[in-house]
Amino acid sequence: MKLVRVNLGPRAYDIEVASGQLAQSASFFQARHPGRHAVLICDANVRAPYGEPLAAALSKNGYRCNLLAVPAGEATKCTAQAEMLWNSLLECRTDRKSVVIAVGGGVVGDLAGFVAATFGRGLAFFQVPTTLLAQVDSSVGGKVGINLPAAKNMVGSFWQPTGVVIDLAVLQSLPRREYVSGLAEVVKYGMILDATFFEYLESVVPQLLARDEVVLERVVARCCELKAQVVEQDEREESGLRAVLNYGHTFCHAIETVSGYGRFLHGEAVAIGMVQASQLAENLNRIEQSLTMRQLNLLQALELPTTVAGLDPQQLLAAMQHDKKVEHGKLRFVLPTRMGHVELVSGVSPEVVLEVLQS
Ligand SMILES: NC(=O)c1ccc[n+]([C@@H]2O[C@H](COP(=O)([O-])OP(=O)(O)OC[C@H]3O[C@@H](n4cnc5c(N)ncnc54)[C@H](O)[C@@H]3O)[C@@H](O)[C@H]2O)c1
Ligand SMILES: O=C(O)C(=O)C[C@@H](O)[C@H](O)[C@H](O)COP(=O)(O)O
Ligand SMILES: [Zn+2]
Repeated sequence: MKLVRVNLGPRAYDIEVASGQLAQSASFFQARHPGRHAVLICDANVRAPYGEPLAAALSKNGYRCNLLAVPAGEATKCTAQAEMLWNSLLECRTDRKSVVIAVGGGVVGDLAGFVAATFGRGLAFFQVPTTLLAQVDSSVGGKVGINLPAAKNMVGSFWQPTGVVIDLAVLQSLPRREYVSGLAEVVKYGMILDATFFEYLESVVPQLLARDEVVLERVVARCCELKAQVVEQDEREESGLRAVLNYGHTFCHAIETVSGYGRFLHGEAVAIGMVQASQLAENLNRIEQSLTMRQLNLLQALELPTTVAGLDPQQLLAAMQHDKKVEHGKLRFVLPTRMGHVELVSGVSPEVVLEVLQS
């Protein structure tokens, strides 16, 4: 078992990384939140295997529990589902001492976290991430929100969880495509913050693909540590430091939006987006081609897509204008300088971006 602390003063919290502990985790919640009413929010796939057992364990430990399920998939991160959940919380007699527990992937975590942040002007919430992507990224750091049809994650908040319970055993039931998608955000951490970690990932590709739990414990805990270090220094993405976590995401979000939410999984679009951002850095003479090749090789070894065809470059460029890093109408990109280091760069001309999108 590994414990990662996110040191955020009054909003500090623990991330527990272990295996098989989920059904016995009532004490984790009890120790951190005094309430006796829990609303568990999951999606239709996660409900029976993980939502119901956790609700049963909490009920046994004296909680009044409600279990709400939303449809699975990216399209669920929308205003209609948020409204449905607000109304359901009302029906469940949720008050300010109740706690929301998000059980599922990043879609459930972002949506349930947003609903928790807004209902009654803010309820405590826990994250119980059940996808690799959610375990290494979305459950940590407090970005919660929903999509608008033309802009990914455009409505949301910074709302930190009260704690995060990561059970690695649940990853065994994840469909292969969803599992592999999470590996893209893992590779991202190496690229942006930790060259040694990137090298380690290159050395454990077969173990990663085989979901080896010893390797996974190390990898998931390291990603959480790295994210915690960034979030501790720039919780609300004000200084620019937190933007490093957005490497590849200007391209990624444009791809997800223009192709229609759900056609590409988030991690797949992150993989393509990182390669495109790296190509952009190359075209601006900021890096050597070998750095792009190294990312490409690892992403491909991990069975991730690295190119996209059939999307209109002009439409992608237009979608990028909704990126939250845009300042005074101008795009800013997170670009690599060397392995383990990226920078937020302003003043990139749309023509150079188009070149990458057309190549
Ligand atoms: N808030 C953040 O900081 C942050 C970071 C990264 C990504 N995100 C967001 O996360 C979302 C993507 O999350 P995701 O990749 O987890 O996708 P997801 O939530 O859609 O889950 C993927 C699929 O796996 C199923 N599933 C989940 N756990 C399972 C399990 N253990 N066994 C079997 N099936 C399981 C789900 O039902 C779903 O069909 C995107 O919306 C992205 O924008 C947010
Ligand atoms: O936590 C962050 O900060 C990130 O940027 C992590 C990203 O992986 C994640 O996809 C995030 O939701 C993107 O945020 P956005 O502000 O660009 O919508
Ligand atoms: Zn992401």
